[in-house]
Amino acid sequence: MSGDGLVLRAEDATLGYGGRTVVEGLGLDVAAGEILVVLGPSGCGKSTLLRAFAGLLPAVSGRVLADGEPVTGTSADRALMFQDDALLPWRTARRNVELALALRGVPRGERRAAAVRWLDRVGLGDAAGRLPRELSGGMRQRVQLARTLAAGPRAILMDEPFGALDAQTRASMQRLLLDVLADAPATVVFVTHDVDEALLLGHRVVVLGAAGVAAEFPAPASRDEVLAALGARTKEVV
Ligand SMILES: Nc1ncnc2c1ncn2[C@@H]1O[C@H](COP(=O)(O)OP(=O)(O)OP(=O)(O)O)[C@@H](O)[C@H]1O
Repeated sequence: MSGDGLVLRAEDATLGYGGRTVVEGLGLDVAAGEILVVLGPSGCGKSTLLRAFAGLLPAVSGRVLADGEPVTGTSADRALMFQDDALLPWRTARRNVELALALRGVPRGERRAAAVRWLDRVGLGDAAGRLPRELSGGMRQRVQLARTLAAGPRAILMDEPFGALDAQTRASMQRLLLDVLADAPATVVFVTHDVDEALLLGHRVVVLGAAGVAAEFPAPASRDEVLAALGARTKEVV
């Protein structure tokens, strides 16, 4: 991973699709190297916010900034990681990671060793030659994490990345993410529905509502307070 994390900022940003507003007047700052977790009821715009930071969705009004510059499109600096398995099925784990290295401009002769180093880092050095279908769901998510990190992003936008995993695998992925980030700090915006995951990972937890950030809890956040804020938003949506 190169350099420090990006500073992300939404400045009075209104986000939506085709004339329909999802989030209005959002103000949100994410510090370099911060892990910000976003909670909120289904449909409140969490993924929409990630898309805006990724440069996939322009703000209807207001601004979205990365290191003070308006975000106008996607960039290798800002990686998106989803719950869905987005690995190329015909490429081995190693060759999936090599693709990220190629896109980053790593010379061909260095890619193989670098890919294996990343797979080692996520505990999959031995599985480098396997195809995605020969890996468990948790292993595939680890390959995805290796591939995301190998691309050298300065911000990682994570949309419920561990949502489909069983509790034990999920817990080990959470620890792995924290470990890897300790070595190579990037800014992380992490969307989840799981309050315990939010409390474990977040340097700060925000609850998103239609009018932007409805509540904000720096770590260590109180579980009861976060649940109460979330409950209030959910009632609003229902
Ligand atoms: N591509 C799209 N075109 C039109 N509307 C969309 C599109 N993507 C999302 N929406 C709508 O925008 C709103 C916010 O969606 P978003 O996916 O950001 O919510 P979310 O908070 O991430 O939800 P969840 O927790 O269920 O994943 C929803 O009402 C959704 O239907």
